[in-house]
Amino acid sequence: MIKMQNVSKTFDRFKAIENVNLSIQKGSIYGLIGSNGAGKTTLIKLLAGIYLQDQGSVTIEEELVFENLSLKERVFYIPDQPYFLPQYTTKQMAQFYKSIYPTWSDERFQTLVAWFELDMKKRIHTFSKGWQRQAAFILALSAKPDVLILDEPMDGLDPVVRKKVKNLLIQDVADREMTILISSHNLREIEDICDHIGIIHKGNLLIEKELDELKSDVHKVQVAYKDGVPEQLLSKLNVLHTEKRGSVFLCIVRGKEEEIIGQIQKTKPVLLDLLPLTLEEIFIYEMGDIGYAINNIMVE
Ligand SMILES: Nc1ncnc2c1ncn2[C@@H]1O[C@H](COP(=O)(O)OP(=O)(O)OP(=O)(O)O)[C@@H](O)[C@H]1O
Repeated sequence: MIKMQNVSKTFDRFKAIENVNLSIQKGSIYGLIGSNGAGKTTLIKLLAGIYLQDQGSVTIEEELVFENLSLKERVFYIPDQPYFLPQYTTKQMAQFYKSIYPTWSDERFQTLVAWFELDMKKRIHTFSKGWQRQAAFILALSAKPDVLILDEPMDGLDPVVRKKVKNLLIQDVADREMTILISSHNLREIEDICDHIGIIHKGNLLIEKELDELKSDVHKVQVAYKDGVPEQLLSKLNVLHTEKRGSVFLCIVRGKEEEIIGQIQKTKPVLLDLLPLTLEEIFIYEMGDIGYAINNIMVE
């Protein structure tokens, strides 16, 4: 378990992180979402042991992270701009990481290089941005860390590579309970991979939620009636939002799916459809009061 307790970090009197409490279960994929400047990179650097907090504690499996070398051998961090030693090829970087990570696997490295069709003998700085990121993923996954920390990992990757990377990450979580923290300014980009989401805004963690819990609790229903919407429809349901689209009435409702359907069927609609909700919609409707912050995060 990764834990931040009451953590604050200040730069020249500017509070970049303020009293953050966060917990990430082993084997989970945690999405840290926030707009530009929200504090994601600062929080990640605190978790990776690069920054020391001014207040509070940052632990992985109850060990303090900062200046903990043996713990760092189990944590791999890919920054928003992956770093490689100057003039190094992927093969040379592999040797470098092999000397740092006791869990490094040559076999995995060879498999991943072949899978991504990467030229491991070419100097990494000559690669395109997307290829550099792919090289960073190959190296990170070959190190087989217990904890993988990714800052804006999908930036610059095409959709096919994104899918490949997501599949690999999920596979490592399933096979050996790796824990992943992914930061992004775009909820949509990572919603299909995370099981927990934390939203950060102006240095504060506004909310931390399990996705299944969120998804099973809010539903989007589309209904239509012959003679207008009956009043009892709304009174019996916990409605978060309604919208009229021609003769069709759209509601976002909180509650159990079967109970909602049961209630609506009693009103004898001529049309009743349950539509999928995106994570973005769930956040907007569930957290009306902090919607202003969420809206910032919904970058097209
Ligand atoms: N080394 C630093 N010195 C001074 N201020 C900093 C430093 N690092 C971050 N900050 C400030 O802390 C705030 C949070 O920055 P951070 O990089 O953590 O945000 P972010 O959520 O990662 O943003 P982005 O999505 O734009 O990368 C910003 O206002 C930033 O200017």
